[in-house]
Amino acid sequence: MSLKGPDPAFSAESPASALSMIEQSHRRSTAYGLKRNGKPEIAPLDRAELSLLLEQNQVLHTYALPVMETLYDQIVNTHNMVILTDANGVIVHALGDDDFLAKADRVALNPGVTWSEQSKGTNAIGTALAEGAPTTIHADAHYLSANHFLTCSAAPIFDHQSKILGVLDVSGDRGSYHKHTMALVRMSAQMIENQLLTAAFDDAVTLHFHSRAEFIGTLVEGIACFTPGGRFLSANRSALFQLGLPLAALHSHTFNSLFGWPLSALFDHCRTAAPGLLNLCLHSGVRVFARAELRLSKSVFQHVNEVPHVASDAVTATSPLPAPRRLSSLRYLNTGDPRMAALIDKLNRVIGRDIAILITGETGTGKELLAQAIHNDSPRKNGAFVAVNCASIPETLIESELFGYEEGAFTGARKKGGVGKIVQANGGTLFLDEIGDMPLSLQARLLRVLQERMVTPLGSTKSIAVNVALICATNRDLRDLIARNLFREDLYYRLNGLVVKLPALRERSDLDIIVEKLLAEEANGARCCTVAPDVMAFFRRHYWPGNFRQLNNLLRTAAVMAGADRQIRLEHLPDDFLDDLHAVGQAPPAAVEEATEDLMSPRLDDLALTAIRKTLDAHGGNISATAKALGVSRNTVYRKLKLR
Ligand SMILES: Nc1ncnc2c1ncn2[C@@H]1O[C@H](COP(=O)(O)OP(=O)(O)OP(=O)(O)O)[C@@H](O)[C@H]1O
Repeated sequence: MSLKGPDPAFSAESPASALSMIEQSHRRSTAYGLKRNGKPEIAPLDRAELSLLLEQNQVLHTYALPVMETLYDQIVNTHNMVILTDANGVIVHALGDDDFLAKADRVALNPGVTWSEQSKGTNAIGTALAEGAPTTIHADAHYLSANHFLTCSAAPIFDHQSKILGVLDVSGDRGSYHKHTMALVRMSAQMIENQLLTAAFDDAVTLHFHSRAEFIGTLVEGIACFTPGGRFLSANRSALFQLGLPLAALHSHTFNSLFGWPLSALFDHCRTAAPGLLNLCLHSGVRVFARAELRLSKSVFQHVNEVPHVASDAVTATSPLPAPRRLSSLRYLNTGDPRMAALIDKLNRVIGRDIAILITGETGTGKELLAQAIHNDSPRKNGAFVAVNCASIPETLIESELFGYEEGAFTGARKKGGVGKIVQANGGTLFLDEIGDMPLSLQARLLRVLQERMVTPLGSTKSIAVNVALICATNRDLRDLIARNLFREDLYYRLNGLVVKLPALRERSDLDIIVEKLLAEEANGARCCTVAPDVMAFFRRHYWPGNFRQLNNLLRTAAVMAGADRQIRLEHLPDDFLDDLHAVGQAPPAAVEEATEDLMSPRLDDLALTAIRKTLDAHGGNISATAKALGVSRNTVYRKLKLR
């Protein structure tokens, strides 16, 4: 390999940051007391120490050796050598061209010699270790002038816990610099990491996945390992990238929460005679192909009920019936709509900063799901997420439900008293859904708790200190409620640190992706339905008053109707939906509004809206069924919902 183009960059990163990285490394080298013209310290280990070094790094050495040999084949006769070091920069193994080895001997690029920054100043191995990142050090960027004849590219090798195990390096004569060397070294280090990861767990389910089937089994495939009970263990870089989450965040996930498929179904798939590639859908909506590898010491049936601690805690705190955890990160909700992207960007800026968040949006737009995602992406993610629906709890019970009560606080109170939801959320997030429906009498109490961060249970004189992040949601116009003296202005200002409005489904530009994602979730890992173009065109025109809830129900039914056809066509849609489409097609709700007789007095607006929302929920977002159940026209339902 020959020197091509201008003087090479010092690192794989941008020249500006590379330069400052080199400067920083030089400063560290000076601080270690090294002299630029000093003689490099060459004190190799003795035989016994060397064999101990090999023994300590046996796993790394075993997996690295074949990769080093392949790498060496790529650079043979280029006056270079391939070097493996341990996590302290001590050379464990070296392969090289004879002519260069003689030169390398001068500076002791030999097993047992340490190339840490402390010992050799700025050099690719030591600086890659110090920075925890791939690094190229060329010629006089080396701190010691004795090393100026070298050009070196090194990449750290990480284990499955993101701990550095060692460094892979290619060092050569400075004239042999080639800009592709760094890429080769990085790829080789990644290859070693992938092999170490798949070998790391004796009892695990390993999924190899990529959005392109032909990339499975290659260096760029994603690899994720799970316990036989489905709990996330670790993943390689490509998997982190594809899943869009850092390793730390993935530890609260399961196979099911990441790939939307129960592990038991994966086991069933693997039991078939010739299991083909799986087609799974990540929560980001991206479809991936996957191959599973089971390395299990016990029968899988002994594990399938294992539930990860974090997930189970969060679930019990949220509701007595464990709900499936899905779409648990803000990233997963970002499926291409610019309004959603902007909203998520805003939220990311305030997360973890003790700013109350108020989510508004029509029914079924995903307010609760968004609140859960905010919690999961926050530093409080290991705390509880406690959701309280202020509209569904009878007014008489909200107080005890929220604040808790002492034994015998009121007739019928449980013997031992009850812990209120606010205290349950301590250290985590309190989600107050339908906050607009909170009785006025309790609003003052809630405000006091939020200001003083203390809760006094009913019937008690003792206050309990609480630390909760607050997220509220409403599909009502709180300003209008304030104007009508139904909501306290001071509470409103305490709740609206950041107000975000979820767009209605009809306003979203990513409907196609959403439909595809929901169908994939519905198929639960099996081949999923597609939607015929004319149906999709109808979907784009539909008003979707029940938003996600309605779309979900419709797709579920239509997918069943489509059966083996695997394509949802018009004849698979329920009649009342087609009627609605027809009605909307002829006269959009805005126009119909004017022409329709108003069956409800404006003073009853709120009651009417609550009734409509509840009925709509009960009918899975189906407008016709809701209108029929309430004895009003479909257009009235549309109009009432749209007014909010
Ligand atoms: N982005 C999304 N992707 C997939 N499903 C979604 C999404 N947003 C919401 N859903 C689903 O739609 C349903 C309603 O969501 P959610 O309860 O969060 O809405 P909401 O706005 O809080 O509704 P309401 O105002 O009626 O309480 C849930 O089943 C949820 O899982």
